[in-house]
Amino acid sequence: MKGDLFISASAGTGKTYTISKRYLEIFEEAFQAGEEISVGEVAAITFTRKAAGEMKRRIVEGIREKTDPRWTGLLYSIPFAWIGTIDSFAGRILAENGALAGIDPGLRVEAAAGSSALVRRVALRTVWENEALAEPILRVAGLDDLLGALAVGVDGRGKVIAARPAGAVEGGLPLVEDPASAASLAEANRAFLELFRRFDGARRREMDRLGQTDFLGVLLALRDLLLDSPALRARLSGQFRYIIVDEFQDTDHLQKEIVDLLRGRKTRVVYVGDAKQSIYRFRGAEVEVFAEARREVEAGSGTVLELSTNYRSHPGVLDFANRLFAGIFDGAGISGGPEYSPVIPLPVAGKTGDLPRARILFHPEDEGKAAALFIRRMVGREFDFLDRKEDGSGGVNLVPERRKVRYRDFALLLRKLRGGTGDRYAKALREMGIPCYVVGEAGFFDLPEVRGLVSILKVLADPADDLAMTAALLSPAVGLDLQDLARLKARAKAKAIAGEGETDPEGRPRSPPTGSPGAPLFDALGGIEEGDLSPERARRVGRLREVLENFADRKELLTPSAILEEAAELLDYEAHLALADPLRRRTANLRKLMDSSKALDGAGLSLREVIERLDGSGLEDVEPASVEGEETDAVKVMTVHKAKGLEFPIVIVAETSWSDPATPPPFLLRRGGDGGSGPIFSLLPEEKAGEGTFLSEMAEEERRREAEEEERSLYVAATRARDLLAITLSGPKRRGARPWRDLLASIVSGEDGNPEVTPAFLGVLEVVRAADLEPGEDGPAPGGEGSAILPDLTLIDPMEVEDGSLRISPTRLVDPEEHQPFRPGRPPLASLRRQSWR
Ligand SMILES: Nc1ncnc2c1ncn2[C@@H]1O[C@H](COP(=O)(O)OP(=O)(O)OP(=O)(O)O)[C@@H](O)[C@H]1O
Repeated sequence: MKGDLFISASAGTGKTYTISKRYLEIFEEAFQAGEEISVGEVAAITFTRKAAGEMKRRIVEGIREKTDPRWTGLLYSIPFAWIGTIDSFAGRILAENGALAGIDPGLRVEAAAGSSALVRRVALRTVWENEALAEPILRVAGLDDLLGALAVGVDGRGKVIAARPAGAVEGGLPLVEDPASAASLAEANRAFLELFRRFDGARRREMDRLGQTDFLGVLLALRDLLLDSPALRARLSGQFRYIIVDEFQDTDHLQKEIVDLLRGRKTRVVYVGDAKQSIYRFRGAEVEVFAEARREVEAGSGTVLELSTNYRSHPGVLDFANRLFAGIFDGAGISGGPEYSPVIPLPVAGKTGDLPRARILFHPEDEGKAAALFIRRMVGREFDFLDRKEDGSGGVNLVPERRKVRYRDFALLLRKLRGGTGDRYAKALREMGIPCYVVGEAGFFDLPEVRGLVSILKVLADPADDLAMTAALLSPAVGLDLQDLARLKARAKAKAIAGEGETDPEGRPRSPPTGSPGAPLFDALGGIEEGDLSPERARRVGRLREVLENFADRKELLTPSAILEEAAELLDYEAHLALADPLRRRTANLRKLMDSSKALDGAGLSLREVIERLDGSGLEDVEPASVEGEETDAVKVMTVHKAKGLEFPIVIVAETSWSDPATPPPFLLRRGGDGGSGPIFSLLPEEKAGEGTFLSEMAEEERRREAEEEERSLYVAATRARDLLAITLSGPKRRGARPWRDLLASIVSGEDGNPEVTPAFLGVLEVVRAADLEPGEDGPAPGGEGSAILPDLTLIDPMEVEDGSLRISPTRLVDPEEHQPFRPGRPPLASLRRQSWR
């Protein structure tokens, strides 16, 4: 290969497969030419750690097939290979060379701008410590919106710092029609920018204190190091012969700049991606960078490769996808959107039934129900799945494999899990006896159930730590909301003024710290009055107070795990969590926290040190407790983002009528392409702006960009299916429904009551109506008799393991006749069984 390589190809065409192969070919070519080559000379940058792991696995498999001893040497050096995400890549270079720039080699790189727990904590503190600044903002927006906007600001990669304050007039257009609003908006904007500056400073200091840097921080540090140190740059750019970047459509200018700085005269860069799959705009991805790289490669002596054979999906799935997406991607659009070229299926050796391979699952109101009925109908039936087999002459065929459908063949993909959408679908499935689990998004220490208990420990260590108290009160341990909290804060303020509450729980006199807006929240706990909180919440606050008092004078005598155990027990935490947690995921996480804290017991750490450890500094990677694994026979519910790069036999794209109550956002944030034009925050709801104003124009552009992102997310979702693709649909379009629904308008008509496949999709798409899947009054549902186990994962029971502790087993399904595990609010067994077996 000469020059750079640009591989642009649709989903399922073997991009990831090709890169792993390419990696091996690089060594093969060098070995054959008798050249020395080491893993240090080839960098492969992947998008997620999971993808890096998968790539290493494939490479190791490839090497094992070789017999030449030079490959054995390579095998042993694979652990040192440069295969990983861009931030781990940058982190490694900094760790190895950072001393030059005075960078701490022990620096920990966090995936995000600090954990979201950290961001939220610092945001809250900033707002409270800067009440005067926050006030004009809170006059036009809610506290939640403000906290959200601060967080969005850091997700926007800090560019906000360079923002110019939005005045009343911008670019010749008025900001809003009404001058009074314009004035208050301008004031709020100015205040917000200052508040953000303080917040971002505090966030950086907090991360520094914890020895962390963030994703952006590490990339900026590397770029600056390369710019400031020509010697290092010369050495590194001589080091890499190849730089391969996967998922390049989700990159941004800064990452491209780093690749450019690292390349030497002899370096070849391989860009791989699919502009149709760029779905990380919210995190700063700039799909335009992909197009620019392509132009660069074309203009140089490089090669542009388009892959068009799809190795993933049944021809029937592809036939449908080709028609749908040819209509959606037309090469137009504001970001110079991609054009669709149809993919070609692999040949199928033999005949497959079960056509067509694309289905619309229709229910007049409830998409969850449509999905559940369909899954129930399918499971246990014989179905033609496809396997890939080499055809003997270097090609690959799809070979039918007839077998029964299992729950784990299904992945149900949602645009967002936010706002309980995931739980809503899980509930719809479970109500029909379908085992399922929601693949989580948050890191372990961000989980509310975990954060709650750790915060309680913090309050114990320092009762005046209002932030920890806030987190504890908002966590499921107590369950207050922001309004409750505001009332408590008002009480604390009143107490401070009245001069009460001068002692802390240990009897020491205490006055509110200077500049603090009131007495610590702790003091307010005892002074709650009727009407402040609902009786249940007041009761739980009372419990928390008892717990804190109970430990006040014993905390140094107990081990941290003993405190956690006892606190959980006093709060009746496990049972409380179990109420809304039929899968016992939360309780499993609680156990995991207990186990981690036990591991720290022997280390002789102080309570504060234990808290630092448990607070998640550097532990963000910890996964939530795994209640189930890939092998569990259950339907997976997950977001499109989580499903990226993955594939499943049967995919149900659900919540197509999803609407987002948070849109239009009260905060409008615009990021300039390469930092040129700074972002502008608007704190007024967009509808107040009026037509022809600057704000409304910005909103319109934002909407168009969002709409394009929606097209791409639908594409990613639909292209995960191997054997069957189903899309749910419900009645008439709702207000505020997002673009997915419109994008599907070309495939069915008359969806309000009786949807029909449009002529263009006849033969490749079938409408499955929920009404036809509802079991009749008598007799079992068709296909239902096939399932061999009682299909209800809610019956999973903790199981005792050798050390006497209770664990949750992924596979242990309890026989309902013999065993009745504790589950508050569970329906009587008889009705449950009827539901499941009908
Ligand atoms: N040449 C090949 N021979 C056999 N199987 C292949 C080949 N190329 C790809 N595959 C298989 O086809 C599937 C899709 O490949 P891969 O995941 O590499 O595609 P991709 O282009 O990265 O997809 P996406 O963009 O959707 O992530 C995988 O299961 C992969 O193992």
